[in-house]
Amino acid sequence: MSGAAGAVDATKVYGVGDAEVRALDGVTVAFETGKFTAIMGPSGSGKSTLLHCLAGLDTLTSGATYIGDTYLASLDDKALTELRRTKVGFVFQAFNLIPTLTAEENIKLPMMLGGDAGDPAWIEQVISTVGLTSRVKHRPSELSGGQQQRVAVARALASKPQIIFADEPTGNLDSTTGAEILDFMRRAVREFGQTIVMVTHDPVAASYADRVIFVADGKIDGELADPTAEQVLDRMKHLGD
Ligand SMILES: Nc1ncnc2c1ncn2[C@@H]1O[C@H](COP(=O)(O)OP(=O)(O)OP(=O)(O)O)[C@@H](O)[C@H]1O
Repeated sequence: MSGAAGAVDATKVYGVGDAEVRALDGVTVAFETGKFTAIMGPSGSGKSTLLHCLAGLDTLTSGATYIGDTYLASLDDKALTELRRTKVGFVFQAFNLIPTLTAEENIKLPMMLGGDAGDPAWIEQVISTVGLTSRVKHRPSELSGGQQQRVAVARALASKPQIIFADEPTGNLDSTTGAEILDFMRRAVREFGQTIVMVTHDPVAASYADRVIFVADGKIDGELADPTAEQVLDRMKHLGD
């Protein structure tokens, strides 16, 4: 184990016989604390499966995933739920906000569910950094897509999780709004020391990361440090070569 989270020889097989798909085929990877890592690869290469197994939302066929110094397979359902609630933040493509709650209530909800009020000064700082101070009393339907995703990012950051997993967080946003969200995620890493792992299809989104890991056919197929969008695009063209 090293870093904030990772996988060791992770294999995930869906289906049996002719229908068998090896979504992950021996993936070993570690995610450094305080870094922003992007995972890229062609459609069907196993990115979402990897993210879900790392986050404890899905289980492996063999191998292991860990968060901090805890192997996820060592936990029962209750302990896994507790670990997800306290150590992990999530940002998905669909913003997954509760429509009847205000932005502020959505941001605080994961902590309140655990009977934890959180750190009010920190939550205020997060809300102000994402530029939501004037919108916190609004419900999701009264917010733009970009504002809703800012609420989702603020919700992920509010409990200061050990790691945030993001699955195509800008997939539903126009490029300007997407850039604002990515810029904020990068600031959360640089200024607050947050650790973020993000799956994306978009080389421009990946260029915000400190490191890009490439996945092809369920295997790790190289990586780039401090990538530009051009380098990522070029690398994507030659995946699996
Ligand atoms: N629940 C499932 N049952 C059967 N096969 C699955 C299941 N989930 C994923 N797969 C298969 O596993 C492989 C990897 O899927 P995964 O969603 O991880 O890829 P991805 O790289 O995230 O793709 P995309 O970029 O299109 O979202 C694919 O071949 C997919 O069809």
